[in-house]
Amino acid sequence: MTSFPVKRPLALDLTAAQFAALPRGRHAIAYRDLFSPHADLPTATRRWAEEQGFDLRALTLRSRERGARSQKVLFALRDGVAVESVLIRRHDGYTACISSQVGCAFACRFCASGQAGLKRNLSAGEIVEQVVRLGPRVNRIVFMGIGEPLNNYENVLKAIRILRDRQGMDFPSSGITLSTIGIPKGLKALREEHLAINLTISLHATTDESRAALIPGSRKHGVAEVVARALSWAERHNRDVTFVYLVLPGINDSRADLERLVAMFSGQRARINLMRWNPVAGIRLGRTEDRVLALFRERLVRAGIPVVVRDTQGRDISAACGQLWLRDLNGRALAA
Ligand SMILES: C[S@@+](CC[C@H](N)C(=O)[O-])C[C@H]1O[C@@H](n2cnc3c(N)ncnc32)[C@H](O)[C@@H]1O
Ligand code: SF4
Repeated sequence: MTSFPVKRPLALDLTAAQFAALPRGRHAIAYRDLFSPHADLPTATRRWAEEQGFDLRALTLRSRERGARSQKVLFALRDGVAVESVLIRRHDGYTACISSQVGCAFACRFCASGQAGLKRNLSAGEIVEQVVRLGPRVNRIVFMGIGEPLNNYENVLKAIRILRDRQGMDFPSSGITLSTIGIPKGLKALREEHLAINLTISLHATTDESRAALIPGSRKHGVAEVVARALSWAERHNRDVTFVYLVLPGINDSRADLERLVAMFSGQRARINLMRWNPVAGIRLGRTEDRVLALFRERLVRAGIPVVVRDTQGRDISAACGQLWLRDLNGRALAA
């Protein structure tokens, strides 16, 4: 039987205010010391953690797979499951693609991450730690790993606040992108936050019927409501919102779908990312034809809607969008 370490509170779950409220003790350290690169955590920080009864880290690196421009990292959690995160090299820095939950409740037909359902939420500290562990060169963060960030609203928002705190990592909000299927209640709350992050909505359908078939967990959320809530966020924050549309042959790639997209987004604060499906073991979906992508792109351009055809990095090591699995400690993918 595997035994797991007794869990103590995680220091990375502390906001700067919570940290400041702790008794000073003999080993006083600065808030930013909590975020030191993992390999050389200073002795003073380790002594502080002992004295205060905190764990400095909750993730154990189980494996690292290197591809042409990305690395996929498997992190074991303290309760026997493991989540994947991805580090992607760009020409001007590195992007950390991080997970927000242990599994996902939404069971999207095209995605690996929801195949085993939702086990639990990640804590704010576990989210922050993925960024810390992916290294100091990270200058962009995308919530595009495992899980639905708005289904773990409190912890995700707390993690963003910790990452941004000037006294800690001081990560710029403009470098943070939250990707969501668009839970209306979460979008309503996000609209009221004073946070200049980027928002991406995984739309993938233009009718309630086809969206419910693709994203069974979002059956209750109508397309019109999701789009309206996202555009209201854009209006309030005076920035564009990106809608991602995975073009799936025979499912959402008809002329009528295209015209509905045009009607929905003409003249709005919206951009569209057209995407190809990244293959996932055990899921049978057709290959998106370049011809169809080009047709969608041209029509949207003609309608004056900003559009790009996006390919996600990391396919060579199965680390692209939707290819991350919840795993056991030996790296075996978990499915329902
Ligand atoms: C894995 S999700 C995580 C964030 C959030 N749950 C969401 O759905 O936006 C990140 C992005 O990957 C997309 N995605 C999922 N499976 C995919 C696949 N097999 N190929 C391409 N994109 C995929 C999602 O639609 C979403 O835009
Ligand atoms: S695409 Fe996003 S919401 Fe859907 S199963 Fe994957 S992680 Fe969950």
